[in-house]
Amino acid sequence: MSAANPPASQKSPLVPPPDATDPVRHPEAPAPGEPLGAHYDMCFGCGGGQPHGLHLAARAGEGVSVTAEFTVRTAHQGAPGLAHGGVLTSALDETLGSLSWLMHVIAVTGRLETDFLQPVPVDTLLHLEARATAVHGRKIYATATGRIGGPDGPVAVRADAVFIEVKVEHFIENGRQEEIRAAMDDPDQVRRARAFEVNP
Ligand SMILES: CCCCC/C=C\C/C=C\C/C=C\C/C=C\CCCC(=O)SCCNC(=O)CCNC(=O)[C@H](O)C(C)(C)COP(=O)(O)OP(=O)(O)OC[C@H]1O[C@@H](n2cnc3c(N)ncnc32)[C@H](O)[C@@H]1OP(=O)(O)O
Repeated sequence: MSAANPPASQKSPLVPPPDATDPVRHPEAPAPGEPLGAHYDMCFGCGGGQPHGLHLAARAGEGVSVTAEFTVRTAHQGAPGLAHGGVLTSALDETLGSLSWLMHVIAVTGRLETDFLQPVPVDTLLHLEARATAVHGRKIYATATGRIGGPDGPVAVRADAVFIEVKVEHFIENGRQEEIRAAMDDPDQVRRARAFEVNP
């Protein structure tokens, strides 16, 4: 069996199939450098109203990419003075999720694989970047890095992911009614959710 044609059991779900296409930046995507804002005020990753959140601030990048910054706080420790790996993975997940703004597609994380290359101390400013690499049906393949010491510093964490496109109904049908009702009563929230959809 050649490496180029592995058996189905060895195919990685993180590698796009040969007939995958390039991701497309939506014509109405925010311009490069523009802040994306939060998709939901109570989101653990980006929500300004979430006291326990990461308060990640993402901006549109070139092509189908985004950048974001996240400061590791004492509440994010795993080992003394070092960031918890799950928190770093959450920051990567959120940055990858922000690609939705550029593609005008609502998508949820299906699979996410993180490499931890360097420990990340508390008070570190993590420079995150995510890029969509391929699309196949409802699957969006994407990759992300987190650098320390500056936007061009060494990569401390990286991740590959597959996001799956869903409709707004995914949240309405699966979310707890209390929060869904509050979100649907908030015109700004409905507008933000619909802004992700190509055909609102
Ligand atoms: C008006 C009120 C609304 C309020 C909403 C507010 C805001 C909404 C706006 C934006 C928010 C959007 C995202 C949030 C952004 C950032 C946060 C970070 C991202 C996250 O943190 S998000 C949470 C974690 N995430 C989940 O909570 C997902 C739980 N899960 C499911 O809900 C299902 O599992 C689902 C939907 C994923 C699939 O289910 P399904 O039935 O729709 O589709 P199906 O199974 O048919 O798969 C279709 C094709 O995807 C392939 N596929 C499926 N699963 C895969 C996997 N794991 N790995 C690789 N490929 C996979 C299949 O292989 C097939 O591929 P193929 O077509 O080639 O056969």
